[in-house]
Amino acid sequence: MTKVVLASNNAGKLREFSAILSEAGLEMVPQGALGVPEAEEPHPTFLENALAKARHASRLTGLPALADDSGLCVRALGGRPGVHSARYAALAGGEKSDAANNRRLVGELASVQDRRAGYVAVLVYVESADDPRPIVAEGYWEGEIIGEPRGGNGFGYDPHFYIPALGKTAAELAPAQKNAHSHRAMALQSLLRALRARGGA
Ligand SMILES: O=c1nc[nH]c2c1ncn2[C@H]1C[C@H](O)[C@@H](COP(=O)(O)OP(=O)(O)OP(=O)(O)O)O1
Ligand SMILES: [Mg+2]
Repeated sequence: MTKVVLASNNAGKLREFSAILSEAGLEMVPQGALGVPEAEEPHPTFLENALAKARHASRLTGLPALADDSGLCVRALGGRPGVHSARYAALAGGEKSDAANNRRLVGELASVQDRRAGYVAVLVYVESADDPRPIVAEGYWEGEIIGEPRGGNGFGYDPHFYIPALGKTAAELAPAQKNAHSHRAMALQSLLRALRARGGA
């Protein structure tokens, strides 16, 4: 079994990844278990932030690394919070928490008609910190932002992310259902296909 370090400190992401990766025969170790501290994420693109996180974890552990940079992009907000999703409330002087981020989001959309939004996940896999061929995969999930939270599963913006085709928010989906539809799961399936199709160095 190939051992891969998961370059994330987000418990919700780690749960979603481990369910899929164990089926794929990959042993995943969260970076926190190996003493890797959070990486800087200063870049304007999901791709650059994911690459920075993957390289950081691989450099410090000597293992292949998988990173996820993701966020919520809201049409009426011109794509915000986007790459700043995790720090959305903190950037306005609030605390760095899911609850505060959701309060800011819902407040900004209070009198907005267009509720369309999408989750984006960009995953990067590197064999080593200086891997010349990082594998990149993207996933997207369309939904709408609702003002009243619904459901207790998932994490982050999930209680406000409503999927019309399913008639539920992401937080109302069972973990396996979220993994059958989500941006993260779609990106991971595509990354695993690329990994399987990859030739040697
Ligand atoms: O499926 C999701 N369900 C709900 N919310 C989500 C999801 N996917 C991303 N999000 C939100 C959470 C966080 O506000 C931001 C990710 O920020 P992002 O920097 O990629 O992750 P993070 O800082 O939580 O953990 P880490 O960087 O250690 O992987 O987007
Ligand atoms: Mg982060």
